[in-house]
Amino acid sequence: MITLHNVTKRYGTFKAIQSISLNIKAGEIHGIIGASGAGKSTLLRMMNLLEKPDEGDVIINNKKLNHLKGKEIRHIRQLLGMIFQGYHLVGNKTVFDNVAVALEIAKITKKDRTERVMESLRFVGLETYKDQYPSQLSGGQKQRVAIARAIVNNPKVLLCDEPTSALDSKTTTEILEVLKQINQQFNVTIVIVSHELEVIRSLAERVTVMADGQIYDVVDIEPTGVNKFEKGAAAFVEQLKSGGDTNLS
Ligand SMILES: Nc1ncnc2c1ncn2[C@@H]1O[C@H](COP(=O)(O)OP(=O)(O)OP(=O)(O)O)[C@@H](O)[C@H]1O
Repeated sequence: MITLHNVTKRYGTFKAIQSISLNIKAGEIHGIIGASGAGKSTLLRMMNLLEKPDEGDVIINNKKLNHLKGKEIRHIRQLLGMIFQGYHLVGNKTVFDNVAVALEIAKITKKDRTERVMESLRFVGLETYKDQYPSQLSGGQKQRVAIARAIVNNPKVLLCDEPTSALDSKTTTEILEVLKQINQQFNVTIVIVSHELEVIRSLAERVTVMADGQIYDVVDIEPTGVNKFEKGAAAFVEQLKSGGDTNLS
């Protein structure tokens, strides 16, 4: 579904991403974890070309994104929804209008727009909030609006950048459940970046562990029992959090 091939990203002379190759499979929930500054957000943002790689290829649905031009990139981007830690809602638009934005840009008729927006809002449980403004909502409700906006275009992939980092643990659990339902009901591939081990552990099936712009490991999370993630990567992440030596060569 998404393949990164020898991707490198520099800011000036600093290499934020160093020749990473990664394959995200269609339908999976893939976690990306690592310490602050490891390059998680940069890697995610390269998957929809919000950041362009300096070297290497980003391939989505067998198409090399970095060789496409503006209109083609916009077309491919319709396959990708994205949500952020800070929600990125428009303050002077209602919940309904925030969700409708992508459909307006895609010139969907008003009748279809209304149906699809309401369907998305129903899915996230905010149908009755359609005329409210973002400032009237809780953090969890704002993230639900952002999710409704991200899925209203029926994307194939949902990219999530620290979607629960600003939320308390109960709201985090609820939002993760919404993401799980999106994956299961609509077969949407989910890539989720988080520095929170618990979030990744409870949602992801496979995890990329990053450090210093490189991949330390890619591991499967098995539903039961002790697995490689428990033994290896989780210990590594704990080590990162406590500022220990990670031995990444
Ligand atoms: N626009 C930019 N200009 C310069 N340096 C940047 C820019 N964006 C990111 N970086 C640097 O690249 C590195 C990776 O940043 P990135 O945000 O991808 O890390 P992260 O793992 O997502 O960290 P965090 O968990 O703190 O968000 C960091 O050292 C960061 O300072």
